[in-house]
Amino acid sequence: MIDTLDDLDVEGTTVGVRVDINSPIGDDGTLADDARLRAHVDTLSELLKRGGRVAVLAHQGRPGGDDFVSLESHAERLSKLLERPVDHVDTTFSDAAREAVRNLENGDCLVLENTRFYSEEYMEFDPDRAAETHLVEGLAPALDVYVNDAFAAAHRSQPSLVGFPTVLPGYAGRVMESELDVLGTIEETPEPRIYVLGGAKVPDSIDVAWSVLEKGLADHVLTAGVVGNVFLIADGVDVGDASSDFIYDQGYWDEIDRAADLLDAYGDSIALPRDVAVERDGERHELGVNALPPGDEEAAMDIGSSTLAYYERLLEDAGTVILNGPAGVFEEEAFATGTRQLYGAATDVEMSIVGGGDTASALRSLGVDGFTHVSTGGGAALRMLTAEPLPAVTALQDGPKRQQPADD
Ligand SMILES: Nc1ncnc2c1ncn2[C@@H]1O[C@H](COP(=O)(O)OP(=O)(O)OP(=O)(O)O)[C@@H](O)[C@H]1O
Ligand SMILES: O=C(O)[C@H](O)COP(=O)(O)O
Repeated sequence: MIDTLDDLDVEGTTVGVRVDINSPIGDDGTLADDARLRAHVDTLSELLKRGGRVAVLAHQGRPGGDDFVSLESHAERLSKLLERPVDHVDTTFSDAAREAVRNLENGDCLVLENTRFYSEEYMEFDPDRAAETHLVEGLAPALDVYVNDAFAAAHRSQPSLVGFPTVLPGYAGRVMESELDVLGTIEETPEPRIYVLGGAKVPDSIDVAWSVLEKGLADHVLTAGVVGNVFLIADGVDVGDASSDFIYDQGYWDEIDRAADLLDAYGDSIALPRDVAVERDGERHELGVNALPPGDEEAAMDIGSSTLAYYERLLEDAGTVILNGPAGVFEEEAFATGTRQLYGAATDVEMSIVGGGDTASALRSLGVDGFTHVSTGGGAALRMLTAEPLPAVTALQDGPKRQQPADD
């Protein structure tokens, strides 16, 4: 059991709230999209309205990346979304950070600096060791409790995610709670259960396919996108040089053998595209798999209409559909058809779950909505959809095992 905000006496309590506001960053080094901030507004507003003193903890980007920046612009944006001042503190666990946290009054909110500015936050530790990091030992003395709302980062075993709940009473925020409610009970969702695996993260999709077929979670796995192309090659179809070179350039050549092993083991449960769409004379042109390969320059950019009809028939009988990754290059209108129609058909299934933050924003831009649940997480959602535990959730469930570090 995990405690939620319903179990927390918030008034006058100093709460460290771990959120996932890892967002696209513009050329000027500031926040370019606030969707992930909006997702946490309910949790933060509730804590503030109930008289909490809130210190927000979050990461942004990865060391070395262009998006590895300060959380200053995130704090500015949060201030607008929460309709109250939100200070940014340019450090995370120093004396100055502790002092800023201790100066909070009821209903005040501040954002501490990007946790990954400290190298230990970019390492994975077991919770006990994570509790001994500078971040946790430095900041925990200034906090009364810890709230984890960062579902999208819950597959990481990093100090801000597993260390704090080892030394402080931990609670799930509203985002975490609703994600766990839906994704944590995947084994109880209505059957037959269909997984639709598209997009370009082929190794992740093959991991998911193995896992859900081995565990008997999936009745069918429908393949699309680059994943579908890899399965076609594994099945002996020549998808042409352009698509094969793309797969090779991504370093996914070994995945073809894994896909072939999967087809050997569970071929009856795996559906492959029956036709694909390529660009010919500047337009969408569909080719049945028997008519492949296409021309040298013609890549398979979407599933075709026979595949769509076939997949839609399978979805008609489904109790639950779980989707991850687009069916084609949805960024180009001519190749958005597969994604729009397949995901559209999925909304008619009794329970429809979309895993993956990028997929979710693609669907918004295509105007497809009406799913039972759209997850805020990519990797975290995928892991839950295979019924695997998430370290940050396990740490919340286990509760504090060590004494709260005291001030020096
Ligand atoms: N047939 C295809 N050929 C080339 N690219 C494709 C094809 N189908 C889909 N894609 C590309 O896949 C990309 C998205 O794949 P990805 O696996 O990253 O999904 P995602 O929704 O971003 O996942 P997540 O939300 O888990 O990060 C898109 O940019 C899309 O253009
Ligand atoms: O964007 C995400 O998927 C999460 O914030 C986790 O980020 P990471 O993959 O850099 O750990």
